[in-house]
Amino acid sequence: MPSSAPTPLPLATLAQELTRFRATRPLVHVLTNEVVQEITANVLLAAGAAPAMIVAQEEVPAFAAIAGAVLINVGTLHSVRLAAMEQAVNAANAAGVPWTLDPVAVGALKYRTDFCRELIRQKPAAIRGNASEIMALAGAGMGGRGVDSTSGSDAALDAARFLAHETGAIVAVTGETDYITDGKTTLATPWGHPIMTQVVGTGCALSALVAAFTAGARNRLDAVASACAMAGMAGQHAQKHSQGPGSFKAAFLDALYHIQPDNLAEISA
Ligand SMILES: Nc1ncnc2c1ncn2[C@@H]1O[C@H](COP(=O)(O)OP(=O)(O)O)[C@@H](O)[C@H]1O
Ligand SMILES: Cc1ncsc1CCOP(=O)(O)O
Ligand SMILES: [Mg+2]
Repeated sequence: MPSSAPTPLPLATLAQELTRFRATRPLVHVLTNEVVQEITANVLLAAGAAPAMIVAQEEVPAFAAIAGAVLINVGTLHSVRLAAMEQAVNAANAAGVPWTLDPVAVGALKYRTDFCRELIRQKPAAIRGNASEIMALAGAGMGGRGVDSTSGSDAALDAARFLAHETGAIVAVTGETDYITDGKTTLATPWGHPIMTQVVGTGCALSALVAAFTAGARNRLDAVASACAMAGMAGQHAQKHSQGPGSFKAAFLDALYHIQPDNLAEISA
């Protein structure tokens, strides 16, 4: 499968995607884990989307069909949640609504690994995970240490390309550099800071942002890369204006709120 070397996401592309995103304020149907509900909703709100955590099987099909995008995050998977997720994916696909998968801790645990392997046959628009998760989902690794990666994103680039090729999804593998690929073309976003790994939910919330950017996207590769760039830039900027994980979280939300198409150079410096 021919694939080219990663190229940086141009700031002009991010500016365009951010303008589109803010103009539409996408409604995001979030099925995620119990740990990150609050940071996920606040990241989406600060960035400019409208989150709704609708989880009952009785409500999921109707809501997935009218949302702009759906997020499936298996961080605290259990049987009732799994059934609701299957219904959300079916309803989203029937209505042409893009859905994104965050394969939290896949590889480490068989139940969620089997479920995610099955789910990726159902045409996800995007998959966002850390390096260990993307390698495990691609069948090229045993998973990380719980929800954390034990590899760098560079090591998962081939697995990300393979997964994109197999599923048709845009695959984002995050870490020091985020790589976003459709299997042929790969974009790189270099922004971020290691402190982001010390605040729970930065990855999960990024996946929700990825889902939000896929809503109404003309170019899904640019859309997913822009979500990664936005989070990375906000994280890098927030670290400079905070003293540790607690104040970082507040500064991160502030930075997501203040990023504009015309201050990208300043925020990303
Ligand atoms: N070493 C790092 N340097 C800079 N940014 C990082 C680093 N590790 C992770 N990030 C950023 O933290 C966010 C969460 O990514 P990651 O830690 O890979 O996901 P997860 O929380 O799912 O394991 C992303 O925005 C990513 O770019
Ligand atoms: C700690 C934890 N345990 C189950 S899900 C979860 C949250 C993981 O969040 P992230 O992948 O964003 O670090
Ligand atoms: Mg994660």
